Formats: sequence, C-alpha cells, structure tokens
Amino acid sequence: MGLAIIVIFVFLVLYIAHFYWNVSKYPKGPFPLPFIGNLLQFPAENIHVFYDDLAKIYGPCFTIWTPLPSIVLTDYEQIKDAFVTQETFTYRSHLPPETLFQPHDHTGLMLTDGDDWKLQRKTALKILRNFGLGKNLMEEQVIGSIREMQDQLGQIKDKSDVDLFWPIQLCVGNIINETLFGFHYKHEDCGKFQTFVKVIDTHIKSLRTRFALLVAAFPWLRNVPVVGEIGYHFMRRNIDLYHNFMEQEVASQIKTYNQEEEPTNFVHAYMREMEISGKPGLNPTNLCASVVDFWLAGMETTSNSIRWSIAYMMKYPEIQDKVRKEIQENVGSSRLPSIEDKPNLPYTQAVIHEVQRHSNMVPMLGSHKNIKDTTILGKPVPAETFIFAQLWSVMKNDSVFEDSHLFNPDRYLHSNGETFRKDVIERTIPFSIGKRNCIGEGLARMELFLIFSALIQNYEFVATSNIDLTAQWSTVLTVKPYTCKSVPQF
Ligand code: HEM
Repeated sequence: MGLAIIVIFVFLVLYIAHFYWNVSKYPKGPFPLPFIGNLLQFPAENIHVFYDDLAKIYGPCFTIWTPLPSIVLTDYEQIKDAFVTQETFTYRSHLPPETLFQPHDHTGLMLTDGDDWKLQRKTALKILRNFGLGKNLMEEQVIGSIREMQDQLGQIKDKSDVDLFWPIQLCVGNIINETLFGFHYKHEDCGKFQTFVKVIDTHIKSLRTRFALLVAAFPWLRNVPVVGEIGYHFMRRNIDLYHNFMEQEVASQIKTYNQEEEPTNFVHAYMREMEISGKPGLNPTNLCASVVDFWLAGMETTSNSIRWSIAYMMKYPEIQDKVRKEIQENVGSSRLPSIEDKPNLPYTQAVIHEVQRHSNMVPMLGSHKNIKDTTILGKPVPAETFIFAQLWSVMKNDSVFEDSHLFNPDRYLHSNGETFRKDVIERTIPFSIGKRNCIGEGLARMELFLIFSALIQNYEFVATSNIDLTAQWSTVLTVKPYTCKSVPQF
C-alpha cells in the first residue's frame, strides 16, 4: 500500500514537472493546470471573445491548453505568416469532434492532409473551375435556384409577416445540390431537405462544447457516461443520419453516370477524373467524403451570410434604399442581376463585404496543426501544436477598419464611390487566407452577390420588430430569427 502511494506520488510529481517543462516551450498564455489545462477558465459560450480578451494581455500569438497545447492567432500578420507562408500548418488535428464530420477519417477535403489532401483539393478545384468557365454552368445554376426562391416568396400570401429562413436555406441548398447532384428541390416538396438541414444545424451547435473539447483531449472519455454521450455519441448518432443520406444520393448519381456525356454535376465530373487519372486516391469513398464536406462547409455559412445581410438592410433602411437605387439604375427591373453587372454595382459589393466583416460569422477556423517545429513571427511553435486562427479578431480589431464597431459599407470605397480600397479588402478575410482557405470562395461570392442583389431588387424588407444584431454563438455566428414585411417592388 505504502509503495503504491509512493509510486503514484512520484508519477504525479514527474507528470507535473514534465507538464510545466512542456508549457515553457510555448508562447506565453494564461496559467494552465495539469490534466485540465485552461478548461475551467473557458466560458460556456463565445469562446472567441474570451480569446480576444486574452490577446489584449498576451499579444496576438498565445498558448491555451485545452488541455492539449493550442496556439491562438488573433491578428492578420500572424495568420498570414502561418497559413500563407508556411506549408506545415495545412495539417488537421484528426481528433473528435472534427473527425465526426466524416464516417472515415483521412477522407475528403477537410479532414485530409499531405498528398491525400492536395489530390482531393486539386481535383475539386478543377471541377469547380470547369463549371465556372465556358457556358458558366454555375451562374445558371445559381440563377435557377434564385427563380425557385422568387416563386416561393411570391406565393406567400401574408407579406406583412414573412420568415425568410426556409426560402434562403432552400435557395442556397439547391445551388449546392445542383452543383453536386444535378437536381434541385421544389419548395412544395422539400421535407427530406429540411430534415438534413436540421441534422447539420444540431451538429454545428454541438461542436464547441466543453465536453467535446474534453473528449478530443482524452478519447477514452467517450466511454464515460454523460461526458461521452454529450461530447461524442450524441453527435455521432446525429451526423450518421446525414452520412447515410449523402451516401444514398451519391450512389444514385453513380448509377446515372454516362461516359459519353460531358459531366454537369460534381459526382459525374469526379467519376470522369477517376477514369482519366487512374489515381487510387480518387475513389468512391473520397468522392462521397468530398460531397459531405461541400454540404457541411457550404450551406450554413452561405445561407447565414444572406440572412445576416437582410437583417442589416432592415436595421439600416437608408443603406437598403441606396443598394436598390444602384441596382435599378444599372440593371433595371426586367431581368435578374448577373455577374456581368458586378463592376457596375460597387456599392452593392461594398455592402456585401461589410456584412461579412461586421457579422464576422466564422469566428475561428477549424483546428490546424503543424507537423514540424517552427516559429510564427519569431514565436516558437513545437510540432503537433493545434492552431486556432481567429478571423473574428482580425476583422474587429485591425487598424485598417476605422471605427470597426460601426456598420459602414463606405469604408470599402474610395471617395469617388466607384473604386475599392485594396488595403481594406485585403484584411477582410471571411474565407480565410493561404493554402487551406475556402475552396468554395468563388461560388460563395457569386451566390452572395446574385442572391442578395436579386432580393433587394425585387423586395423592400421592412422590420416588423426590433432587429437585434447580437449574434447567436455556435461554430458559425448566426443572426437571431426574425420576420419581416416584404414589399414587392414591381
Ligand atoms: C459565405 C460563405 C462561406 C464562408 C464564409 C466560408 C468560409 C470558410 C473558411 C473560413 C474556411 C477555412 C477553414 C479552415 O481553414 O479550417 C473554409 C473552408 C472550406 N470551405 Fe468554405 N466558406 C463559405 C462557403 C463555402 C461553399 C459555398 C463551399 C462549397 C460549396 C465551401 C467549401 C469549403 C471547403 C470544402 C473547405 C475546406 C477546405 C480545405 O480544408 O482545404 N465553403 N470555408
């Protein structure tokens, strides 16, 4: 008995000594405790605000123990040095809850790294580029989905109390669905779509809880009641519903693939790439995983951005009027705005930038990891450290955004109201920067422009109650639910 106590005591002393020796190798941050790191200091919500406050004490590159060593980056120069300049930070954590995104780790785009990731990313980018070139399939698909949304909005009888949630969600979902599978849901018959939107929503909300962080640090906690259930099993069961659904959709598209025809959806185009390249990494498992990634990464982000933009327009009706005036003068009312109109609508573009900056919707990125010892602007980063890059802090604190708390689209334009301020655009980074930035950025920018300008062209949106722009916290910062009066313009 006495010996056992001595052994445990020695083990604890050695563990604690090793822990603090390890702590000394990282950039300074709040004092961590052995076993639990800084977890007790974590707020239940708004972790990005907690990190932002810590940056005021420890600077823009500090360590937080979750209880795994994680470096938080809160300003542009640090993020640029890590993600643009260095390749080593393109690696992922490969820990839950992020691994739950896929039925199999190391598949698809978001959860792969090294050569596997390069192959998937290169293939997906090639397909998306091909869709955006030539007859511009992508723009056609976006406009087709906008028409479906217009139809849905037009059929709403009581225009004094309109909830835009599902029309926007379906429009964005249909664009991804068209791109991936080549068909879209009719608004009168979209029960299946609504079910998996709810599954994704639940998953995104459960990603950043303390229990999820604990299970990431100590995977054996999955077997402990309550912690394991909330931090792992509940999420696994929920997201499996969605994986099954995606597998079925991909399987039915694979059946319709015809080698003789030019591919018009992602599944067919990927199959074509499988045939042409013969690379073993291009296979049905990675195809399915890439499709899962596109849905997860592309839907909530884009639909939320559009919901935010209408909320801002209701809060600032004079800005909404100015956007509509610009659209009416340059596009008119007989057709929907197109990408060709973009250069003639600088104010509309400035508003979209400012909504993305001010709503600051993706507060911090999914975890990145470096596989080699390195430095970030002189600060040591040992291999296998997790990196949390806070885009939120950049777009709130960077000195280029004067009076950053104000919603002011004019900050993007020179005094002539026509040309853009490159210095301000450069630091507006909602899609992140560098080697692992958003692969859907081009599509997302097209969607934001075409959907937002079509909505403002066709309706005046008037708040029916106070518009509260305080965000709801989850992996993506969402706007509080609102309803509005939608006044048709023609
Ligand atoms: C307003 C809309 C969007 C925003 C703000 C956004 C933002 C981001 C950000 C910040 C990242 C980097 C994540 C990281 O480094 O961990 C990212 C990655 C990604 N995004 Fe987007 N995104 C949007 C729309 C889309 C769309 C429409 C798609 C595809 C249809 C998409 C697909 C992806 C994928 C697959 C990745 C992972 C890339 C990789 O790991 O190499 N996103 N997105």
